[in-house]
Amino acid sequence: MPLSRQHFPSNFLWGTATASFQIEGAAHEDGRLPSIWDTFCAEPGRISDGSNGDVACDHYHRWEQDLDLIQSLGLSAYRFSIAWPRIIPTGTGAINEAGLDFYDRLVDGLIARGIQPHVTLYHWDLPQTLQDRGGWENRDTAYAFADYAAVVAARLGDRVKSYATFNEPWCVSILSNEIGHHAPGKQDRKAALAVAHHLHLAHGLALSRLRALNLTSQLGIVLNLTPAYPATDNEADRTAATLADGKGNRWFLDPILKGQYPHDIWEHYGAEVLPNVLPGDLELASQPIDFLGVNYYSRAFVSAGGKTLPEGTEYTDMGWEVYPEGLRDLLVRLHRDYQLPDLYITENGAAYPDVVSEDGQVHDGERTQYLQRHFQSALDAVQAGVPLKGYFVWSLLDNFEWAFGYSKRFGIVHVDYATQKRTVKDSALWLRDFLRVPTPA
Ligand SMILES: CO[C@H](O)c1c[n+]2c([nH]1)[C@H](O)[C@@H](O)[C@H](O)[C@H]2CO
Repeated sequence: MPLSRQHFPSNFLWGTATASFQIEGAAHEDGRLPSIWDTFCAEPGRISDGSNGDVACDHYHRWEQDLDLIQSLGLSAYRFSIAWPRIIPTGTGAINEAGLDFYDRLVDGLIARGIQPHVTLYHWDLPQTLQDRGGWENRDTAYAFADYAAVVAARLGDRVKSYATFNEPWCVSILSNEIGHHAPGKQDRKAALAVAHHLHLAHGLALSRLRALNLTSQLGIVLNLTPAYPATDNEADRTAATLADGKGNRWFLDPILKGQYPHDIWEHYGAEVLPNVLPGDLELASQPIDFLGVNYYSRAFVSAGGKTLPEGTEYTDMGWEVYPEGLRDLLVRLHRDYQLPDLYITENGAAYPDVVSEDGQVHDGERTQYLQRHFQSALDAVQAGVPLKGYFVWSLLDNFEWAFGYSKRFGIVHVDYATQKRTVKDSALWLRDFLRVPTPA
């Protein structure tokens, strides 16, 4: 019998995901002020196609049509992020009721369609005014985040099934402040590690504020995790893989789930760049969470000697290896090494150079294959005893792919940015059929 949702637990949650800056547009509407990504897009050379989020998928005006699309596919959950620059536009202080009203309507619209709202409180669009005061390098921003989180949760309440504090602290800290490919585009390891620590602190501060609201919503965080595989069994490759795993995964998993930074990586970094950890910070950061979101896309193939993957390896349009087995391996490892809450795959998906064919359809067979193989890997993990409770496809719509602008398409629904026409891709039609439970004869 081909893989079907019936192979999964009957209460396994199937959803799709987006993020505010990537789809909303309306960048200057209803009180929203600039985020660091508006600033970053305006810096020449930062975005490969020179684009920005001013219009994006115009979801701010087309949200009802987009929720109808989710419903038409039979998905029962939708993960989306709240734009801090709409809620408290200057980062601290005055609340913008029009911003809250937008998400209030969105949440009610989802519930009216039988779709569970799952909120990410921060998916990278920091108010620029806070960046002007040091951004996440400034410990005060952690406290501003907790205030913002409390404002959102007080308004949306437990209509929202889960609140994730952050999407991918590794991207917010390392990718954005050490590597420099994302906003604010710094290349400073000491700054990046200070950012990471303040995100861990902010997560803990926000958790405390949300717990105090006594919501029934699940509270957690979303981490991008990339399992590292040594290219060979030699000592140099195994050491390099352990380092990659430590810097990319354990530096974020351990503070949240163990209340400590991994010792080997702490020593590797050295005193010059280590963050200033104050008493109580890690106790706050490691408060119990109800769920951990895992964003998985591919593995890291680690070679100290520059060995590359073999001929015939499959890649997506991002140049990421298609490696579904890595999802199962990652989840089984998490289950082995950590005391886990409920797990959700909060992002998994692929970019391919999709086009609308003459028949008006988008025949994205590679994406369907990608999803099928990763669903199977997720099922393998469930059958291995991993507490995996759901899976969100990245992404509902083609959208603004950060430094790649609109040149990479991750959606299961195609967007023609010139007309804003949505076209359901073959992969979405496959997903709809996968989700259909045959009615008993
Ligand atoms: C290594 O991939 C990361 O885990 C990752 C991939 N992705 C992400 N994180 C972000 O959460 C999304 O906003 C991106 O659109 C999406 C696709 O690039």
